[in-house]
Amino acid sequence: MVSESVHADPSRVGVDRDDRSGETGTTVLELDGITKRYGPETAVSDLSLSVRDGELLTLLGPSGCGKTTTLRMIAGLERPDEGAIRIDEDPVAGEEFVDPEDRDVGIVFQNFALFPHLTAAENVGFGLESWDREAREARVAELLDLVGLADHADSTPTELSGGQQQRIALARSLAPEPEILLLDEPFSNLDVDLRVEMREEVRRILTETGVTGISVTHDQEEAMSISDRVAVMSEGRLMQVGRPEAVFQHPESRFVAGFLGHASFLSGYVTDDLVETELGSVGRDRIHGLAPEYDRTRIDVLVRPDDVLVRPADGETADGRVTYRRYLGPTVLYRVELDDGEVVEAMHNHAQQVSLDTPVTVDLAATHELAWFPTEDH
Ligand SMILES: Nc1ncnc2c1ncn2[C@@H]1O[C@H](COP(=O)(O)OP(=O)(O)OP(=O)(O)O)[C@@H](O)[C@H]1O
Repeated sequence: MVSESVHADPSRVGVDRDDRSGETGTTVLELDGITKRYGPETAVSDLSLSVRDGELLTLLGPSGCGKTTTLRMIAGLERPDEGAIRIDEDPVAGEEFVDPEDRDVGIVFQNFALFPHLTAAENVGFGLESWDREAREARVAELLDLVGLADHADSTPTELSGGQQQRIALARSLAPEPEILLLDEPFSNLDVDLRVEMREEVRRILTETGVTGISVTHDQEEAMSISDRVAVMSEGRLMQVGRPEAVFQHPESRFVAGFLGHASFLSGYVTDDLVETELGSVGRDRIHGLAPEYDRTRIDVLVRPDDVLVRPADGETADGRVTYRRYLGPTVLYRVELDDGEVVEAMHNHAQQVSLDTPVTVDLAATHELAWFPTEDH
């Protein structure tokens, strides 16, 4: 068993240490140590997170990790047992409680929740009863235009496709000009092609309106493709938050490394200048944030499939053997068992096919800094 420990300072877990974008922005939403229990079960545990004006932040994690509960606490549909929530520095949960309708927060539900007996335009205008008629009509027209459905104003939800229903749900939530828009698994009811199209649409619409978005998904590709930052959760806890590239390339825990994509761990010995692995040496300066205390110890280097190249050994001494091969369309995923028993995965395009059981030479091809974890016995 290898350690699951986080080698960064634990007090900094969740802090955006890799966010070098410099875009700090104003904080719109602050979750301050929130905990939510259901009977003996803790759904969300001491979660702290700041969301910046205009960004799209996605809560990402496996089923049951507390994403929806967190979203529902932000919306005011659940009350935290501990901690506080502030919107624009004003407390909305904690010692005080502000009702959902008074929070300046819109929500798009997974099933869109459109009113079936109302037209698209009436659905969009639903939250605007207090507006005068002219302003309401103008706002509805503006929103229908924004989501590209101006010519479907009179259609009822059953006359709309899944993607169109989602656009109307989005327009309805945005109509009252919320400061924050919450999206609960927004694409899970759409088929694969539409999902990709709609996530681009949601991204565009949030960018155009400048509304701050908080989305929930268990789909890491979806989260990474549209979010400014992702917040990875596990068992009610926030594991890490940062830009998608930063979290992917510099995960602070093995859980995050594995949840965001295929992850192999290659044992390496740290010398003065190098980290020596079964697949050759890597310059020490290519290992992200390797502290001097790890001199002359073993560490586990994280390698992703696209960091690894395999080719038939062809007379050279083989490093290992292909034990698994999966055709994925544009790419092929290989699993290679190295001579010392370690397993690494490699992803290649069609041109470099290698068949099962082939003895192979394996090279590390990464040009970026590699992440690492202490071994258990450090
Ligand atoms: N109303 C409730 N009553 C009791 N337990 C609940 C309730 N809502 C959520 N839970 C529990 O809290 C934990 C977190 O649930 P939550 O729905 O927030 O997770 P999630 O990450 O959104 O999962 P999923 O992706 O499956 O929707 C789960 O173990 C769930 O069973």
